[in-house]
Amino acid sequence: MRPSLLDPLFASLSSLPGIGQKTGELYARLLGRETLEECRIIDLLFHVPQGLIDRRKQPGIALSPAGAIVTVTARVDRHQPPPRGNSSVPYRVYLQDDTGEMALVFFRAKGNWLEKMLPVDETVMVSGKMDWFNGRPSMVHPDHIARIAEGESLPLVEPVYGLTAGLSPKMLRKTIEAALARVPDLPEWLDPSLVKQQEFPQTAEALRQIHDPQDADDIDPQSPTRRRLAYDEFLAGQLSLALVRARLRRTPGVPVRPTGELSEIVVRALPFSLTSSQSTAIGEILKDMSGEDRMLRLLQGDVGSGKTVVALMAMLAAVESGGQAVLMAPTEILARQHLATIGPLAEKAGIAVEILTGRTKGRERDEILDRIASGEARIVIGTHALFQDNVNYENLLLAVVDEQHRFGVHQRLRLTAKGISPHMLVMTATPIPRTLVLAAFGDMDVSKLTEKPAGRKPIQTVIMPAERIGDIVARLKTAVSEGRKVYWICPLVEETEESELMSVEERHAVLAQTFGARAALIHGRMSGPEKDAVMLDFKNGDTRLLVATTVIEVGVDVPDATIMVIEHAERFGLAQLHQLRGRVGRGSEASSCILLYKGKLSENAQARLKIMRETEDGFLIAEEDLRLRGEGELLGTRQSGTPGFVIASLEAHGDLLEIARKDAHYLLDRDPELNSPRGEAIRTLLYLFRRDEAIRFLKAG
Ligand SMILES: Nc1ncnc2c1ncn2[C@@H]1O[C@H](COP(=O)(O)OP(=O)(O)OP(=O)(O)O)[C@@H](O)[C@H]1O
Repeated sequence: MRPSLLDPLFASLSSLPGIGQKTGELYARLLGRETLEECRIIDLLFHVPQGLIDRRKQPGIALSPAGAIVTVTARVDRHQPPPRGNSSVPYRVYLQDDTGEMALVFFRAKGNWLEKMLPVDETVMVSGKMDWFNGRPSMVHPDHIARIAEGESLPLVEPVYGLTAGLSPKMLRKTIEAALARVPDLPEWLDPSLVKQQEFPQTAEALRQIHDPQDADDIDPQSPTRRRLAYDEFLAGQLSLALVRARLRRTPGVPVRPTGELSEIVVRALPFSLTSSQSTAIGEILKDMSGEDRMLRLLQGDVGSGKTVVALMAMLAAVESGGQAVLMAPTEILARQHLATIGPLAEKAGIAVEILTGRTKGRERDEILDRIASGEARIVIGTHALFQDNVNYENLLLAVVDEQHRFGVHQRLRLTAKGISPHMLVMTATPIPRTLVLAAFGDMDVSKLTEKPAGRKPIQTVIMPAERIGDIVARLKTAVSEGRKVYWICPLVEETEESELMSVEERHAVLAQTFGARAALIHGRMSGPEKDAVMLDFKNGDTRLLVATTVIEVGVDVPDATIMVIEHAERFGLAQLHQLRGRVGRGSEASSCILLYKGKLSENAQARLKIMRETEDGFLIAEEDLRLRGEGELLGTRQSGTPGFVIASLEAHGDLLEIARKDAHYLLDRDPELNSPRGEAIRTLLYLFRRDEAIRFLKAG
């Protein structure tokens, strides 16, 4: 049971003032949740500022740098409404200060509102991103406007948060303030000497401080506030991993003794022979599964190295031994893709494969749940829906988690918490360093797929300035008419504050002029069935050019797609480029990858693109990436640091991880059931960081 003192933090975000259906959707998107119902107040509090605006210094209009968030105090000189009946022209309001003049630009704005907010001759304070165009400064839709004459002002220091289109900094700030008011006093769960040595604030205080930075030091990952929360998070993570391991040790596994009948049929049906890496990995997995101890193994393989077949063989072993196996994918697209690959192969061996995702509803869902409970369903593929409370397995022997860096520890815990603790195989794509494995997975055994299937031709990678798009399109036209398939990757779904980024929709519209209906579009804001339909058309060849955001980054497998264009390649991290490029070069045809860049490349961006051109070796790329960018980037999660963690980042807080690991062991050695007073407080910590599934691993739980 969750300690009642945390109730206010786990209340729905919708209980805060001003959050209706519409804003709720924005918050769900911001926090990466499907619906508002899934957003808790604590989730918002863990959405921490990435920077701060310091209004204590205001350089004036003419000295405000392009692209920077600036604050200007100036006099309203004149309004320039758009010509009547022409709503495509923006409404402009001109401001002047001692240094010069600038325009505030409003699209589809209401004139009355602007006249009220920005009366001529009045002095106002505005804040927003400064653009310079042809030597003239302007600000499109300022984030804030304050009328000095009305006694309004802007805070002199303001935190800057990651936003989503439609959510203004002001709205977010207000909601966070309301959320902060709900933070209760929390017990101290850390050892007093550590608190003293590290100069940690209390957790509740740290939550308040992190949202109220006073200067750049407070934003720094090394600030005591951030280090405190990072430590809490690492400790919660390490405790959960340790609790799982303790539980695994307590309950012996069910040895899996495969007969080999099914896997033989499938191996014979494969259109290729297994690589020796694949065979070795399968051998290691079967050996683990045949023992009394539960398997807890990580399968690491570079892009396109053929992890799926390995997983299938492990699942067949579980089935042969009279049990069930599940495969959990991080996204709906990937779950369906696994079904498409695995389904027909398993069918050859007479096994029907079921799929269960958030989208499976109503009668269909009930029937599938029945078949899972009765054991009729032997292999089930799905998303995290596989482990919801109402899913009961007859005899689950193996769970394969296709992690792709999207899950955290607690999804795996949830799975084991179903009381069944099956053998577990976790698959990850990019090779990751040992420390990261430790943080995210604990002490797991590792199998690696080090070679690619035979017959793969190297991917030819070229780097080109975006100005050459015309040539590229002409070349693609020929390629498409010869029947080839192309991915075209754009960085963002729609124009946001980073307006210079080409939106995927716009790019699709442009390419459709050349490719007509053969050009398709896919992005993360489309519904699941829409995405499936688009992928299917592309797979079948009904469309040949797929304009996409990074939704296709992980795991998408269309072996006859052979060309990839990546726009703004300079903005992607190496790991992400490698993952994206891994979508081509998956068949026997030669493939190519065109990395387009815009503007002058920074030294670091040049180095990244050069590495991409020189090698396809994921292990090497991972090392280089680590050198250039640090671990957060290695996993393709640019701002959010280490996957599975909201505040902690290995790059910044690696020293704390080791302390947390020892602390967790020390704690559990002395108080394995967390019954002491400190143990009680530790339970609160686990709940706070949503590692509460781990509590079920306590004997009493
Ligand atoms: N031994 C093999 N020989 C030839 N082709 C293979 C072999 N094993 C797998 N493949 C094919 O290679 C492609 C990639 O396999 P798979 O989708 O399992 O890769 P992956 O390891 O999951 O990579 P990613 O992480 O990039 O998705 C598939 O089309 C698969 O059918």
